[in-house]
Amino acid sequence: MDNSKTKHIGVFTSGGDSPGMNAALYGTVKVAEQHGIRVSGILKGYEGMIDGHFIPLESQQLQKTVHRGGTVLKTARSERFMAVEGRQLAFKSLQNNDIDAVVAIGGDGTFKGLLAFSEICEIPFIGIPGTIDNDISGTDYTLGFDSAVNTAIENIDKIKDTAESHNRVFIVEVMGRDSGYIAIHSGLGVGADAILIPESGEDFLQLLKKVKDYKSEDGFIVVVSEGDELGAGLVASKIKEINSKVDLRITKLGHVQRGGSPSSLDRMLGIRLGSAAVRALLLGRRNAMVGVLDNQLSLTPFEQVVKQHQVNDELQELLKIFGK
Ligand SMILES: Nc1ncnc2c1ncn2[C@@H]1O[C@H](COP(=O)(O)OP(=O)(O)OP(=O)(O)O)[C@@H](O)[C@H]1O
Ligand SMILES: O=P(O)(O)OC[C@H]1O[C@](O)(CO)[C@@H](O)[C@@H]1O
Repeated sequence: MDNSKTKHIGVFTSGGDSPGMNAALYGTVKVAEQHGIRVSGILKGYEGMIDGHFIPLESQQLQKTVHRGGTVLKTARSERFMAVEGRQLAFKSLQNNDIDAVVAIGGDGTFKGLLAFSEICEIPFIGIPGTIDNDISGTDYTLGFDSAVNTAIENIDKIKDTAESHNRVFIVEVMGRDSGYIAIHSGLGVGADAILIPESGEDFLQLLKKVKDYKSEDGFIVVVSEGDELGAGLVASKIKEINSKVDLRITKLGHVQRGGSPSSLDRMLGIRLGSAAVRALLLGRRNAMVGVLDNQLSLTPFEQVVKQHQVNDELQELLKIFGK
């Protein structure tokens, strides 16, 4: 049922890019077209909205991008949008382009931006969770998380080969600004000897115990989340303090985790969430994020889409067992 007067949707990607964003754009435009709704892409997130950089989108072009990482609309972190003056300019641009609904693909910062924007702009917004960090409530998975974990695992597997050949300790830092989801998924997936995440303090004590008895007769892999308060450098010097004989190297995987082809899960998630965003607008819904909870589509108001710092209890329990 179409309860809205939606004729022209503006869609953009914002914050860090994540694999699956192009699939979400494809899902959005395909379903909009099915309902006779025009879609414009807003380039470079809030920056392009402020500057009025809009381009027409067609599903035929986007169909060719589903397998590609990154975002064809480009993305940005926008200082200007943090100020009300920037948001006023963005509102003018939307009006000048006759946009009557907006679909935003980004992380929790992007949704905080929309909440602030909704104070001066009455256009309905629907969000799609797109960040490799998986740190948003209201969805089991964010777009790009699964691909990023697969990339991390692929790379750590390779590090394991060289670590085992030299009997070295490797500290591998993975992404996750404030959250340990990538670390725990990739660390468990590679059979790491220790996993350090921002949500736990015990993990470091367990590591120190283990490394004290380490006899340099095998490889030893420590996966550290970049959000962990200690950081790879400090962890390395503590290990050296406890066991001076270890031959130790640090590898920071960095932005390689954000790139590459989206996994099948992220392609499917993008298409489902893009489609769901348009349907939510057609039902007259606004200022909420579409997500998938227990494999069912869900809609959560932006106010409740707070940053989910905490890795859930089940995973924390696994961390304790497998960190021993
Ligand atoms: N409180 C806020 N008020 C207005 N705009 C905001 C606010 N918080 C964030 N934004 C806008 O949203 C943009 C994206 O946020 P941010 O850089 O935190 O990335 P994100 O969406 O959380 O994605 P990622 O998880 O990939 O980093 C910011 O650059 C800024 O323009
Ligand atoms: O690409 P930038 O702006 O350096 O941001 C890096 C941050 O973005 C993320 O990749 C999330 O998109 C975090 O894991 C990381 O801390």
